[in-house]
Amino acid sequence: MAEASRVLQTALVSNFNSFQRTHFSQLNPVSFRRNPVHCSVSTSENTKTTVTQTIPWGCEMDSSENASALQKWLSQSGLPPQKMAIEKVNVGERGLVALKNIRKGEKLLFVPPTLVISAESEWSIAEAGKVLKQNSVPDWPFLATYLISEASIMESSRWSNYISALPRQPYSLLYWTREELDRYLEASQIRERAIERITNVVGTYNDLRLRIFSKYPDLFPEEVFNLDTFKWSFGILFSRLVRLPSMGDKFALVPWADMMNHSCEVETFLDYDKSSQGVVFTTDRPYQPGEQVFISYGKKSNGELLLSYGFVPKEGTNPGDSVELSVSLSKSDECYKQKLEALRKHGLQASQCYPIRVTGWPLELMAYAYLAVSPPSMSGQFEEMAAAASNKINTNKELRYPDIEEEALQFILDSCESSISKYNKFLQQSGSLDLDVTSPKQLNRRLFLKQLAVDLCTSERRILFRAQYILRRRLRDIRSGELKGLKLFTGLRNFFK
Ligand SMILES: C[S@@+](CC[C@H](N)C(=O)[O-])C[C@H]1O[C@@H](n2cnc3c(N)ncnc32)[C@H](O)[C@@H]1O
Repeated sequence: MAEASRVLQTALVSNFNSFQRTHFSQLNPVSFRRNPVHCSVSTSENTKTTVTQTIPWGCEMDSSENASALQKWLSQSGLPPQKMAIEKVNVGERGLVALKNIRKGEKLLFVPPTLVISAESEWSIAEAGKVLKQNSVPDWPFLATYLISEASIMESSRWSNYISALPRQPYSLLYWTREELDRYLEASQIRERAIERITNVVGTYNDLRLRIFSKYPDLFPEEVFNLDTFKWSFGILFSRLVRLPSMGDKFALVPWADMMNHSCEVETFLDYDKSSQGVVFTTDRPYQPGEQVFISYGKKSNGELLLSYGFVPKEGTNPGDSVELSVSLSKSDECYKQKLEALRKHGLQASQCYPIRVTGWPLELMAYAYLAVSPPSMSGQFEEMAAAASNKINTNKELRYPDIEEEALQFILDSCESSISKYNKFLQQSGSLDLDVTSPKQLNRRLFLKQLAVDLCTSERRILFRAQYILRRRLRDIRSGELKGLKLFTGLRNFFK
């Protein structure tokens, strides 16, 4: 979970461009009974789809029966006795709860490598795995295909108990329709990230279909390997895949460990422990019997947590929270072309996003603001401003241009205020938003999504309010300092007169 989703952005579609076209000999027909999923959605316009087929495997997010079966199977398959059990919980629906007193600094879990799913895991349908390997499919799409392949053969897969305990519909923005994203997340930049991610998943599936699946329909029938099943498997990877630093940053699904929910108040994460030869984590606080035990999915903003995991922490509880502020060059700026050229040279666009935290904003944003407000007389500095805005210069030295500092701060303040007004609009309207649904199930879903959006927008706006307060105070100080300077100057001039 921690860190894994960030890597996907680069690992997905781009790697497919380097696929080699290979010819294969005829493969043996598959003898497993498969469970088809009929896909009725258009692949090219996925971000606009409203229909998602139900996946025939997995369970409801809160199913404790499937979780008990998983727990039993894991113990029989080599998971050592645990100090925790899967239970229904208040935070995260199902989670691991302490059965005994757990000390701070204690190692827990010890999931052996035989119970870990990675790109090296054995395929029940060996030929399918061989084809993907021959085509050098990167880890994420490889694992997504593996998961579907194992899920589709049900009890014939050694992972069937694990897959049966996975949610049938993971809570992530992958499952929001374009209409829902537009309606509820209009004010937040996370909407763009979700659209980009959905596009990546669709692109990845289409690439696999074109290059591999269509050539081996016996191994990868479309009733099983389609956009709905890929959305599910990517949803599972986004919300459960971990990167194990001590195993050379290997990506893995770790059954049992992935029943642990996230808390912003803990900093401990999963890793492979060479001495005990298992996946463990070390507690950074004590737990009493009955208490839910948490790990950290990484220092993520509330928006990122919603994007990959489908939840928003309670307002003010996430110290790693941030909001993306969008800033743009003014098209009416007489140096627009020159400034844009300087930005492009450093891989930036006319519009950029920078993260704002309660503690402040990055130096890169200030550099961008200097560039945006600088007059033609400063064209000699455009280049260094753009470089600093892109963070390509490996220095933490703050650029300072005292003559235009006030304008630069005002520029950031204006951008914050324009963003705040979008949040205000959404939050004011949210009470009266037409949910526009016909069935009670749909109504529940819409209410749930709306609440998530309200929680996210409230927390993002809160950070912007804080930035607005700091910026206004700084500007007031600069202006009153200037005024004092002016008064002193006039006083001295009068004196000498
Ligand atoms: C790795 S799984 C954890 C196990 C999961 N609760 C289950 O029952 O399968 C991650 C998912 O758990 C839920 N989750 C984790 N931490 C949470 C939290 N702090 N608040 C709400 N939901 C959480 C989210 O649905 C997330 O997508």
